[in-house]
Amino acid sequence: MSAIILNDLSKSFNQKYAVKNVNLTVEKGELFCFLGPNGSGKTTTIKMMTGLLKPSEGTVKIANINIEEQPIEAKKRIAYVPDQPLLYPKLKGREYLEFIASVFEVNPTDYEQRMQKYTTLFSINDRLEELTEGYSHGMKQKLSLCAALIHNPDILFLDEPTVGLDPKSAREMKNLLRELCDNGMTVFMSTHILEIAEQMCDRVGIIKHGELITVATMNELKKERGSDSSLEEIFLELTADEEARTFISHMKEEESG
Ligand SMILES: Nc1ncnc2c1ncn2[C@@H]1O[C@H](COP(=O)(O)OP(=O)(O)OP(=O)(O)O)[C@@H](O)[C@H]1O
Repeated sequence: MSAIILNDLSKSFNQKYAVKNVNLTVEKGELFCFLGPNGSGKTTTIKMMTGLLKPSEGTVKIANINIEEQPIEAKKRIAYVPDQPLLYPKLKGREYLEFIASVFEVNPTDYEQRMQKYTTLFSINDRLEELTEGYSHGMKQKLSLCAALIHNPDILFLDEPTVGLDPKSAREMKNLLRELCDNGMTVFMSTHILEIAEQMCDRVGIIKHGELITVATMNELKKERGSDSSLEEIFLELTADEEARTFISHMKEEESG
């Protein structure tokens, strides 16, 4: 069964499209990377997929459930880690995790086991008795990720997940996401870091001016664009405007002599 189905999904603000006619299917267990320049519509798309923003047109289905028609049913299956972690400053880390677990009615045994596993993995287990207002950005990000995983969602949405993480934590997170997908979770993440997309994603989708211009595996992209191309070159070529594209091809000619 497909984990996510987007059908002609559009959102406009002040009569201007931020996202336009996006059609996309993501399969269960896939690690899907969403790439695009600043302002191309990534966050707007993720907000519609997670039920935080109402589409102007089109539909979002999560595990075959229309998120507008059955929001509670759909939201039980997902978790969302925004780019700016939103925590309750006056709660301790542990209290925040307990609160999220209670909202999702996680049983105490599962809660304890997951809380231990994820907070230890991200080395925040010894800071859980502190108020989250005293956490650094990276620690907030990690707690937000632990909270997202506490109810073992079918689908995990992440907006720029590695921003603010130190290299060791970023690597722990990459390994964890791969492991979760191998165990059947679906991960949909946006990133600016092309290396991450290149190293770990099953497929990438590239969005430009609100339109999904390419969806492919890394191998398919390389086959189409020449096997020597890095994702960075492919991304720049696909998303650049005419002037920049001419510049890039000029640079390439010079490089190849
Ligand atoms: N609430 C809003 N009101 C008006 N315009 C908006 C609103 N939210 C987003 N937009 C516009 O929609 C477009 C897409 O924005 P979005 O935040 O989805 O881009 P993004 O790809 O996530 O960008 P970035 O990589 O910079 O985070 C932008 O032009 C943005 O200004």
